[in-house]
Amino acid sequence: MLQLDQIVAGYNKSVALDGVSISIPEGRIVSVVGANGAGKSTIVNTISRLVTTYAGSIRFEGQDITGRKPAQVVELGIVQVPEGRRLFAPLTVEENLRLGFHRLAGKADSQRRYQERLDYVLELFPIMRQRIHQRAGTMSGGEQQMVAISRALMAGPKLLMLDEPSLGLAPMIVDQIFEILAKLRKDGLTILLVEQHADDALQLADYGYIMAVGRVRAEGPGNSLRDNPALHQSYLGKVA
Ligand SMILES: Nc1ncnc2c1ncn2[C@@H]1O[C@H](COP(=O)(O)OP(=O)(O)OP(=O)(O)O)[C@@H](O)[C@H]1O
Repeated sequence: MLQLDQIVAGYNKSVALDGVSISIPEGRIVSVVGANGAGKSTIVNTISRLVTTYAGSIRFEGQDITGRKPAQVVELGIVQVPEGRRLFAPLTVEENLRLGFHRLAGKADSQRRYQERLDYVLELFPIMRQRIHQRAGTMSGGEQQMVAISRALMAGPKLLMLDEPSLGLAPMIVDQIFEILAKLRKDGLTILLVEQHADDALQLADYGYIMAVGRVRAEGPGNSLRDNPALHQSYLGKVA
C-alpha cells in the first residue's frame, strides 16, 4: 500500500533519514523501532509530508505522493496519531472527534457516516461514552491516547500511523491500546506503528524494521526481530 524508497530527509539541510526504504502492505501492521533520535518520528512526518525530502520517493496505492502537501496526504486517507497526542485540550471529547471527521465532513451522506464512525470508535473504547462531554485536557494520559486514536479513526483512514502511542503510559494501558490495534487490523486497517518499546511493538507487528541513526539496520517478521538478542544488544539497548 505504501512504499518509501531510498528516502533521504531531514531538517534545515541536516539529514535525519539516510536512504530509508520501508514497505507497508495492505491490512498489515508494520512496526518501526529504535532508540531516541533514530529517526522514527521523521519517517511518520515524512509520509505526512511535514518533513523536507531531499531524495527518494514515497508511493501510496501506486501513486507518487512525494510532492504532495500534508492536507492532500490526509485527503488520500493517510492519517497520523501524533507523538504526545496533540489533542485540543479545552475542547470536549466529542468536539475533538468531530475535528477528526473533517476529511469526510463535506462528502455525500456525511451525517450518517459521522454517526457510523462515532459508533465504531465508541464501541472500540466504551469508556469514552461516559466522557464524551468531558474536556480532553482533563482526561488521564491513557484516555487521551484513546481519544487521539479515535480522532484519527473518525477520518476513515486507509493507513493509520501512530507515533509512540505508549509514551508515558502504564504497561496495562499500553497492552489495551495494542489490543485495539490488533482489532483494527482484523477490521482490515493498515497500520504503521513507530515505537521505542520494541518488544511489544515487534510482537504485534507482521513485519518490523529496526532503525539506528537514520538508517534501517535490520528488518524481518516482527517475532524474528524480537527474538534476536544480538539485534537487541546492538540497536535497542534497555528500552526493549
Ligand atoms: N524539528 C526538528 N528540527 C531539527 N532536527 C530535528 C527535528 N526533529 C527531529 N530532528 C532530528 O532528527 C533526528 C531524528 O529524530 P526523530 O524525532 O525522528 O527520532 P525518533 O527516533 O522519533 O526519536 P524519539 O523516540 O526520541 O522521538 C534527531 O537527530 C533529531 O534531533
